[in-house]
Amino acid sequence: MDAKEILAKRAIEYLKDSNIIGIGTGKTSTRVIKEIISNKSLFLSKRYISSSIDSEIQLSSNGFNVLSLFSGILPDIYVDSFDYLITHESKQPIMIKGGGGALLREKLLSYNAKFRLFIGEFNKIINNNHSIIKIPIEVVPVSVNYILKAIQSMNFEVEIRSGSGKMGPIISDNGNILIDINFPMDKNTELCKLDSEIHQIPGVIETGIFCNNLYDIIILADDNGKIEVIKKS
Ligand SMILES: O=C(CO)[C@H](O)[C@H](O)COP(=O)(O)O
Repeated sequence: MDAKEILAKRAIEYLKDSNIIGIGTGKTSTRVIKEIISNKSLFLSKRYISSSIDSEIQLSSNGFNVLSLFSGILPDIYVDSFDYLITHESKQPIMIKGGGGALLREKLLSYNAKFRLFIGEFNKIINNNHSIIKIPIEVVPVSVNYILKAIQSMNFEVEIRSGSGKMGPIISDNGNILIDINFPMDKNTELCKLDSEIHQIPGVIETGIFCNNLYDIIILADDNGKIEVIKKS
């Protein structure tokens, strides 16, 4: 069993007792969806709300009832992963999300869910000062070049997300452009303060910095079966 499978099976235990289940986006969330599909008899009667078109397709094509985000329904539980987990001895952990481009809907669901469960491998923990991490930001398309300049003037390297064979920028499920700051962890910047500063720039919709306790439990695992649970204090 690899770490993602261990984590997906753990997640299922938390989902069993909930009626409205929020599901994130990415490889880990896809593994959770696979577990849901393999336990269909337990999970078919529940309702789902997802952070992306990708997860919605996986669920609805397997017969699961996916609610629209326009419903404004609060999930009983939201399960998702993260790209990086920044741990400090004395402070609450901070997650960086949005590698899969779903950061806005992910923050929306994390903010509004009654219980938030995040799962990820130990190697997503960043605790050294020499890493460069990508911090995703979703921006209104017409503002993109102003925002790039504003972030460069804060002395950060930033780029429009592109690739996956698509010409031009990657567009989010909300029709916006994604940009990524190449953020050196040794810069003496507080990530939550950076989040607030970036939110001041006109045209910025959301960042992938998950501060302010947007979790209840984080479960970490590795391929050898080592598991650690971090609970919000
Ligand atoms: O934030 C996310 C998507 O926007 C994902 O949770 C994050 O990118 C982790 O993905 P994976 O499970 O593929 O490692």
